[in-house]
Amino acid sequence: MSTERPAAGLIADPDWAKSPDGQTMYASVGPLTLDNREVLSDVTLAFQRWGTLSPTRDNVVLTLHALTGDSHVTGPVDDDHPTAGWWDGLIGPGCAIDTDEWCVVSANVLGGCRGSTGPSSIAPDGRPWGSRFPRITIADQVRAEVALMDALGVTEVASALGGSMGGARALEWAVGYPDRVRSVLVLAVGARATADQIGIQSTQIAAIRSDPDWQGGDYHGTGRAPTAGMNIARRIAHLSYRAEAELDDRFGNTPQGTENPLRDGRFAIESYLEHQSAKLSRRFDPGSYVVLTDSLNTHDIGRGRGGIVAALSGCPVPVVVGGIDSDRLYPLRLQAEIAEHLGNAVGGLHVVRSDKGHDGFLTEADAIGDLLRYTTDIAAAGRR
Ligand SMILES: CC(=O)SCCNC(=O)CCNC(=O)[C@H](O)C(C)(C)COP(=O)(O)OP(=O)(O)OC[C@H]1O[C@@H](n2cnc3c(N)ncnc32)[C@H](O)[C@@H]1OP(=O)(O)O
Ligand SMILES: N[C@@H](CCO)C(=O)O
Repeated sequence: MSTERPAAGLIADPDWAKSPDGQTMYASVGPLTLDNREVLSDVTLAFQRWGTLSPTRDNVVLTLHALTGDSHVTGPVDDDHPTAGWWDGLIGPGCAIDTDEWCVVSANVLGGCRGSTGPSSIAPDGRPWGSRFPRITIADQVRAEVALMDALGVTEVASALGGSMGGARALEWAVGYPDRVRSVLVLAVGARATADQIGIQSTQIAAIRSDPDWQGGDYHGTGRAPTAGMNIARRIAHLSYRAEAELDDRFGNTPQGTENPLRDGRFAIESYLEHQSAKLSRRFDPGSYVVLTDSLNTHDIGRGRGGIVAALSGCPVPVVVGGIDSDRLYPLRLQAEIAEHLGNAVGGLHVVRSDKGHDGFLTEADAIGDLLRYTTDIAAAGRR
């Protein structure tokens, strides 16, 4: 597979599995017909691989990142990747996903900004997609991932694993492509977006769009980007990713350092949120933030399938369903609903104890590692 962005039409390089572990590669997987019937003609996905592909290609484990993640699921910060792997330490020889057994593939999501086609990438006419980038759904993102597997010659994925937006995609893999995956881990997500999620997420989108530098979404290449709007969006989002009690224990109403909130000073929590949002704006495109957040708003596994219960109950794939007990954005009742109605929810609902809220799917390494191992063990037992 090319390590350069491919020309349109390049779909497969038989040597993709022989690249050095963790090298970023690119595959052209378009055209894609989207849920809204638009055709995205030239779609590239960036991806990375760790571990050895088996001769029958039956050991591919697909890891699916959340909203602002990318293909770098494990490994340190490097030239291509501004964050350490989001499940760093959980993937490698002898790790929860043991790369002595499994070939891990991780792609940057459709609509993202780290190598895959999204609002900041160049459209076929040579200009950035910007506002012309279509509305996409979780199902569209998975359509692109299935096309990537086609391009790589992988007819059946051993396991698809993800949390949050990655969990929504994992669920779509199970329900939409039961013949293409042997086991699935769905973490910290729901069967559809809730009113609370749509409310909080559409408010974040509004913050970005109200920034004068948004320029209708066509700010790429102008030297001005809606960073202030995205900072506000991330501050709102980050609060929803953490638990109320945890934040109060950590920060309470304490001033930041020697600052005085009664004058011009900040509270410690304000400083913390500013830090988190500043870090994001150094590495993430606001247009992708809008497109991907919008895809979460339209997430509904039952759409076009006779509703959620029909969609879940008709799914034969063994699915491990996990949730975080302090998650206020995706509360446990949402994973309980998935586990209750799925045709084959292995072991019912798996509750991860954490004081960190939604972000527990990233921070609770031991518990998440157990679920990863459990899910890939199911795939190993189900080898055809
Ligand atoms: C799949 C994906 O989701 S990939 C993307 C994952 N990464 C991100 O989303 C980046 C945003 N960060 C996060 O979401 C979370 O920080 C996590 C999940 C990655 C890690 O959570 P935790 O380990 O609990 O970190 P925590 O929330 O305590 O943040 C620590 C940071 O806050 C900073 N901080 C803590 N208190 C303050 C304060 N009063 N003022 C300013 N900064 C502060 C720390 O210095 C530290 O900074 P650093 O990350 O630059 O080293
Ligand atoms: N920190 C995660 C939370 C969203 O699930 C992210 O930014 O992707």
